[in-house]
Amino acid sequence: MRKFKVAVCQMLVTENKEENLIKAEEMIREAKSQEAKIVVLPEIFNCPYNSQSMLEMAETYPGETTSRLSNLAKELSLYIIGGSIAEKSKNKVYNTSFIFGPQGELLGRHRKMHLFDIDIKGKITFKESDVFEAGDEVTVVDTGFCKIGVAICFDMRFPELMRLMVLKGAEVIIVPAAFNTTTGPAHWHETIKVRAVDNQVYFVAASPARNLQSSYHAYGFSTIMNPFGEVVGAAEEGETIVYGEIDLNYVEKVRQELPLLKNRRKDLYTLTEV
Ligand SMILES: NC(=O)CC(=O)C(=O)O
Repeated sequence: MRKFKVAVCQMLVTENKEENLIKAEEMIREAKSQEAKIVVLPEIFNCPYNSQSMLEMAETYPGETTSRLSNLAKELSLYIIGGSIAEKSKNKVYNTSFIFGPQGELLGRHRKMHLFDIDIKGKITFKESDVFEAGDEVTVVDTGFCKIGVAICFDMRFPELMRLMVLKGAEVIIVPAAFNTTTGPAHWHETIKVRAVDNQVYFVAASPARNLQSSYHAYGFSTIMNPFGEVVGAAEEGETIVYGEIDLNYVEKVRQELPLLKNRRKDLYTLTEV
């Protein structure tokens, strides 16, 4: 399959886990009815993005949220990039994206590698490292028809990680995220565009809808960007599903016509995993 539809569920996340799970399911079913092959949820989609809720609502794998996503992937024969959830594992908690294939199988799991510790005076202070441990693996999953790099939110600010995923074969990078109303307007659109253009990939960034009732105001503006830096689908702040076509032939064409990846001076610099 060289062309397929991706859907990003920009859902409004509330304090009620069951409500969030039902909303995610409804949006995934709607995306399937529109013939999406891959459906993406946002970062921390089953509870509010605050330290206390994430600690209280953390789940082990397998657990309630992941079982529901896996069953849904199987029933609808879909790829689901399950946003992220707080994952409890051996007395630690990670910010983890679980990725399911159309048989409900776990295709991969990404634990956020770069924790979002930020202190912009008078604007936003947030310390993810109070809650989470950092993951330590680069994640590229193979669907059989394309390789997809998966990272979470703050990870997208680190160009080395994005490039490593591409060197491992990623033609599409998918990032469940939750920028906010300070960093979003300043950096969201530009970061998505430059990561897509530098790496010649489709770049899919999924945000929750903005919820002004919550303590963390997500930016919204989920976006699907093509490898030439053109927007193929985008939301504003509100709850919606964004659709876009991924064309793997176009990735190949852009990489041939503007051979950035080929023309790297590997004799002068290299990027390796430690
Ligand atoms: N929430 C994040 O992890 C990152 C973010 O909001 C930002 O980088 O800005």
